[in-house]
Amino acid sequence: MDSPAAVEAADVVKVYGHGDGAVRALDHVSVAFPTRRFTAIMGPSGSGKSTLMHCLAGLERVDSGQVRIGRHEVTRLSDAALTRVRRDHVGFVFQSFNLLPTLSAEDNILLGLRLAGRDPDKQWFDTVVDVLGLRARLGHRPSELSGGQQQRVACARALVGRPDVVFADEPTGNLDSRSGAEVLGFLRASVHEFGQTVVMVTHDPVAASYTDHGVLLADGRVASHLQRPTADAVLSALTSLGA
Ligand SMILES: Nc1ncnc2c1ncn2[C@@H]1O[C@H](COP(=O)(O)OP(=O)(O)OP(=O)(O)O)[C@@H](O)[C@H]1O
Repeated sequence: MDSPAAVEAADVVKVYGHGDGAVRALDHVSVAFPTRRFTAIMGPSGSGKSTLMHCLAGLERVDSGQVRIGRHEVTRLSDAALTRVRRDHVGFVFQSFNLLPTLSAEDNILLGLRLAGRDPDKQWFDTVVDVLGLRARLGHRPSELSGGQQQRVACARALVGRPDVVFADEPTGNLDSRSGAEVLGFLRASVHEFGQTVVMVTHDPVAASYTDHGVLLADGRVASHLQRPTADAVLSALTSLGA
């Protein structure tokens, strides 16, 4: 039986613009992302992947429907309460790393917790840093790190607070295939060995093959699901959607 959902969208509609120019980016989307699972959101360009991730993460408001993160129904929250839920319960990994250039790797990893007034769990910090191979790089600034190392710092930053869910938006988009494989291997290990929950938006069938489950979007709707997707299965599913 599936474990309870870490994040859930119920009948979500998101429309950009008005009148003739309106775009229905999400058209009654219902999807649940179970805890301790690595899920890929896939689909052709313009199918609504980023919009869904932004709505799930509380970065954008929905027009109708509900979004729940853990026990928080985010669609009901004020902006201030939503900011707190994001800060305390959600981790992010972006394609462009988004590290602060003047801070060391260690300070980047810990910044979110410090801003929230939370003490890091030293043992968990050490685990994350060691699994990501960052121990010798903690004093380096982002400009002194390779792209793969910067993305590993971003993964550590996302996970150090043990969020309910980590959203990764094309996390390997700016990496060579070896660095990309390391980051994907870590995200998978964070789920299977450390019990985290990761939702990743990706175009890349190989990246999707690291996940447990794929949700395919087309025209703002859930088109299909793939269990334990292989790169070939993803490719043929995307091809059948005209991607
Ligand atoms: N801020 C916005 N204003 C107007 N339209 C938008 C906005 N953001 C997204 N859209 C439209 O909503 C639809 C879904 O966009 P979205 O970026 O979610 O797709 P995507 O699947 O992530 O695409 P890609 O793979 O190209 O990044 C598209 O038609 C897009 O043009």
